[in-house]
Amino acid sequence: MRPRVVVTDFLTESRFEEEVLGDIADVSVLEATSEEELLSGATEADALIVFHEVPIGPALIERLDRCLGVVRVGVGFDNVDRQAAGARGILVCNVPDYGTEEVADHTLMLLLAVARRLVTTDQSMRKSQWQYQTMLGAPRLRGQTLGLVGCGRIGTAVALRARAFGMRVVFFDPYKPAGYEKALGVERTATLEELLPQSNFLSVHCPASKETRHLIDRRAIDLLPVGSYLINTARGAVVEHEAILAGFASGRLVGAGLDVFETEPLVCEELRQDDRVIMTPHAAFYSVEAFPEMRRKAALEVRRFLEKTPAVNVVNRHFLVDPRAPLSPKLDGEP
Ligand SMILES: NC(=O)C1=CN([C@@H]2O[C@H](COP(=O)(O)OP(=O)(O)OC[C@H]3O[C@@H](n4cnc5c(N)ncnc54)[C@H](O)[C@@H]3O)[C@@H](O)[C@H]2O)C=CC1
Ligand SMILES: O=C(O)C(=O)COP(=O)(O)O
Repeated sequence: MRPRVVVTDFLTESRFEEEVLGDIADVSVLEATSEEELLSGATEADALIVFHEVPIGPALIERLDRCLGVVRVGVGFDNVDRQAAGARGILVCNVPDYGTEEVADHTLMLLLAVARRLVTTDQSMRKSQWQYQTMLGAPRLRGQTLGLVGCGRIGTAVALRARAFGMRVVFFDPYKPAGYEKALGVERTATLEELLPQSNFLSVHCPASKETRHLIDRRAIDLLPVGSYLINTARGAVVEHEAILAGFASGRLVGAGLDVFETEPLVCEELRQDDRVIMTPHAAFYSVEAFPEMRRKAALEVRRFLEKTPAVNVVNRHFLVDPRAPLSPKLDGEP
């Protein structure tokens, strides 16, 4: 019998996965919105390809008797229970390298749009107004400090772009090797508390995890300079929505550019109604080039499982007991 590969979440067709896997496996799409739906359709799979919307938790993992591995079509793997999968020998992989530039560009787009008042000014023009009053308070970017929470692939790409605008860049990332800041030509702080009071602009680029949940809370926002801007293209869980609203009320924040939210796809009503917020629907990753690339790369990882060649982007290595598929030696920077 040919192995079965199930592609889940909001994907409606499996063209890219078929291209990569069609000669060795049967690929099917299961458009699930909950783990329960996966329980009735995915338990016979030899491999799963999943997006970020549906949680892959212990109840499903318990039933994955044949599954060699779960591949996240994307970077963030916070919706997959890596430990539960590892305990059953199921590999969890991600696709770390498909959309770094897109997310960095999107971050700068949000930063520029909030700083240069793009949306309110555009709306005013559409009402046949011709005035610069919507620009009042807009800062000169050159010389402003951009604080980065997390300076991995995307944080680094953002730093390079922000430097071209003349911004001073400082990051907090406890896991970057000593001297990384020198190689990049920026500065770093040893703690988040040291980063925040310097950050006229704060941009979040760390993964969502137990450690980073609500890392940016009211206390953190209170440490920002008055009149700051917040950008989040990482994960909604890292920034407490209530803290953004409190930051607007206290004047610590005057603008926010958000691509990700605590309760996707629902967006907190107060944020939606506030024209100091510019929003996009978890879309920073997308480009015509990135979308097929992420899907082909995810399918290639599955191909490695099925052909018993070592999997590359394994993100649950330290939880794995008796892995069901071979894995490559640990890569530098692998979680
Ligand atoms: N909005 C979107 O469409 C997309 C969002 N993302 C999100 O962006 C995140 C970052 O992506 P990459 O830069 O490619 O990942 P990465 O793994 O290269 O970088 C993440 C960095 O965060 C650092 N970090 C971990 N814990 C931290 C903490 N407590 N405080 C400060 N820094 C911490 C790590 O040391 C690492 O350097 C992903 O985890 C994902 O959630 C990624 C792609 C698309
Ligand atoms: O790569 C990521 O982590 C992203 O957030 C974007 O891709 P996704 O929609 O999560 O598969």
